[in-house]
Amino acid sequence: MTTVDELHLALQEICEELQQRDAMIGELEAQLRRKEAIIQDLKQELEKYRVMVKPLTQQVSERIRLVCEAGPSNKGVYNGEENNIDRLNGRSVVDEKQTIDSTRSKRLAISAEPTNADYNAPLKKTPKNALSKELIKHAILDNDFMKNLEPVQIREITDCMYPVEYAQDSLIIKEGEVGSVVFVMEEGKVEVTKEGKFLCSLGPGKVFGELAILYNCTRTATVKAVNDCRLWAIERQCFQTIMMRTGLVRQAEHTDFLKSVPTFRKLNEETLIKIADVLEETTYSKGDYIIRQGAHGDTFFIISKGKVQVTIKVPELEEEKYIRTLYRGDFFGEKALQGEDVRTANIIADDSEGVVCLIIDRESFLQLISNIDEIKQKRYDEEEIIERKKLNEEFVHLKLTDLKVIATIGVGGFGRVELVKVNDDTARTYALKVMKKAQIVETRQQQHILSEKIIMEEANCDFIVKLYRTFKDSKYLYMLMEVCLGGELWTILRDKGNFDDLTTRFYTACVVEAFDYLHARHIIYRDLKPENMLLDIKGYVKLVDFGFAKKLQIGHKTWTFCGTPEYVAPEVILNRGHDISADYWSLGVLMFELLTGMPPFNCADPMKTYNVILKGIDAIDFPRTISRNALALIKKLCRDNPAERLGYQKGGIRDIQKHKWFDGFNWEGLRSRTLTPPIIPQVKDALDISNFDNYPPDMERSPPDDNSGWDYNF
Ligand SMILES: Nc1ncnc2c1ncn2[C@@H]1O[C@H](COP(=O)(O)OP(=O)(O)OP(=O)(O)O)[C@@H](O)[C@H]1O
Ligand SMILES: Nc1nc2c(ncn2[C@@H]2O[C@@H]3COP(=O)(O)O[C@H]3[C@H]2O)c(=O)[nH]1
Ligand SMILES: Nc1nc2c(ncn2[C@@H]2O[C@@H]3COP(=O)(O)O[C@H]3[C@H]2O)c(=O)[nH]1
Repeated sequence: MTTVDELHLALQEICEELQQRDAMIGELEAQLRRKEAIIQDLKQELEKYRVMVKPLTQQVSERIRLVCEAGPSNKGVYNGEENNIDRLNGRSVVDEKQTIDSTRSKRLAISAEPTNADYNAPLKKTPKNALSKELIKHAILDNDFMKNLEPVQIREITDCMYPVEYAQDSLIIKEGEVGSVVFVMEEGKVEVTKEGKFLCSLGPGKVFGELAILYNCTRTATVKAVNDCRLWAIERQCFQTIMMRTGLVRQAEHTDFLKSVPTFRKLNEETLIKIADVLEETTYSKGDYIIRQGAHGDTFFIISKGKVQVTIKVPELEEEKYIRTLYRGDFFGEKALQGEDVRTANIIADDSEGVVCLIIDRESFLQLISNIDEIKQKRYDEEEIIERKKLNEEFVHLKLTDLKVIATIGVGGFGRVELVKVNDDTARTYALKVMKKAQIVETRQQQHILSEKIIMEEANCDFIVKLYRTFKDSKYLYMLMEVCLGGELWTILRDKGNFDDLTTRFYTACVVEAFDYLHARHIIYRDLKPENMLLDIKGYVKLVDFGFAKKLQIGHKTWTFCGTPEYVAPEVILNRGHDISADYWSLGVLMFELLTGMPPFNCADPMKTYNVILKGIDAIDFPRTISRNALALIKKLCRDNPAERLGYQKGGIRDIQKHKWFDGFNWEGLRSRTLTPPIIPQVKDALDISNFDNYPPDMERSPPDDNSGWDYNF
């Protein structure tokens, strides 16, 4: 071999070595990257853990409290297996409590240990047949320490259990060791001993090994296979992930929900989390009595899904009286916790899809909730409601044929409004609104009409027209109402051109009172205009036409586009969802129209009107006749942003009543109806229709029948 060949060979070797080193460097770099990624993951995990550690501590201590508070049943923990608590740790019952108490404080301490449980990590599930699933579920429900787990947690644990086998005589659990697995026995038999002494034997369908996992202590006993055993097992990490994940998700859901409820929204985050943490969820079927009047009560409820009816038993009336309906976000049950411990009303689940309530016990209620002003000061006007029902009772036996039409006093979208008397009684008259069913269906207003009935029938406010009774036949729906013989405010405005400041103030105040009543009950009116404001014989204004009124769920908005173009708020036009703040906008528009004779946003074409509304109130020229204070109030009511409108802020509708424009206004006099109205209508007697326009007789053909049944509840 020549020197050149030798050199070639050497070079080749060096090249190969270099290549190998390159490969090694590549591999080391890859390893480094992997390790960096692991470090990154661990850091993230640590961060997540830092965030989670507090709720976890709370959750675990809560669960332990649950077990501890299980009271007498604690004693029987292992009674099923010819065993008792005395033998659990070879101690007395009192000692056992101490054991659990000491594990509780221990539990709090261990929550500071790093845990690998990542509640976002996918859980490893092991497919199993339905029989095994049932066996595991029943084993958990049979175990006093685990039966309080939530159904979803039991389901997840069942899914994640994997099969293991132990041969006869093998040791499954050794007393004193650190435990990491919970078992459910599928087949075979085990023997449990403590310090060499026999405690019990367990067969199929039994859980064991749960104590060390639940209370994070070392194994409290030894478990040995008596014969070949087939078991289902779950690792502590997986078990804890399930407990934590469902607990955290539930907690986050409850916190979010509470934040959406105005009553609770104002609380600080810490209190909200504490409340969310102690809420227990319960589902009721339609018709269930959640609370019975007269029973003793220890719990407070918040509705998270569905609706309930409140009824009250009145001594002199046979049946229970319906008082009101409560919806998602509403609460009940506080009275028994504040006063005499006795329930003051019935609460009945009223939703075919079930009612879900979040329940808080007395202790937590007193600690966390009883100080919330809205709950502390909650007063019910049940007597007033019963009075209102009694008013309607006068008309229960009335037949449609008893009503005699005197004249037409109004024409609305669905038909006419007639002045009627009952048989020959001319001393009292009523307004009968007659609506064509076919036309309601054609314009898809069924829901609106049903809601109009419910709201007007219940409303008990001097500034809202009362509905006494409804009738229906195959062609029409009828509403028998209190009549306002002073006529429409619209007619007076038309005749007078416009009103002065003081007159406008009186009528606006009547509307403020009506809105105060409605909004306190989460009802939005949505059709304010002088046409819907009627004068009674004294000259006080009452709202009529509740076709667009709607009871809102607390904290919720509604999206139906409705109202009269000149009066609709920008968010309605923009379909952004609206709530009671839309009524405050229309109040500003009403003030402007009463003071000037014309609404501020007013074009021949509704499309153009909407465009002007979207440009805002600041683009409108205010005539000089409008006083400075009136202008200021209108501008505060007609803010583009609903949240900025006066009436919708912390002070509520009181902010409007306290506005400078109302300075010196006698609100008390208005409420007690002692204040002299600016215009007193001329009304001779109950038959006098001179304040209404003349309406020619209805020449239209009789409408078609509609027996489809949508009006069942009317
Ligand atoms: N209780 C009442 N007392 C006196 N007049 C009434 C009464 N109810 C209604 N009217 C008269 O009938 C008119 C039409 O009534 P209402 O607005 O309730 O009907 P509507 O069909 O819902 O009308 P719209 O098409 O405006 O929605 C009123 O503007 C008023 O003039
Ligand atoms: N300490 C105790 N454990 C029992 C008894 N009967 C069954 N066991 C089970 O034996 C298991 C031993 O491990 P763990 O302490 O994790 O959980 C224990 C229980 O699941 C009993 O009477 N006392
Ligand atoms: N007494 C009364 N309770 C009502 C009314 N509306 C809702 N409720 C609730 O019904 C609940 C019944 O049980 P509680 O007496 O504990 O508390 C009561 C209130 O929370 C009402 O008009 N009157």
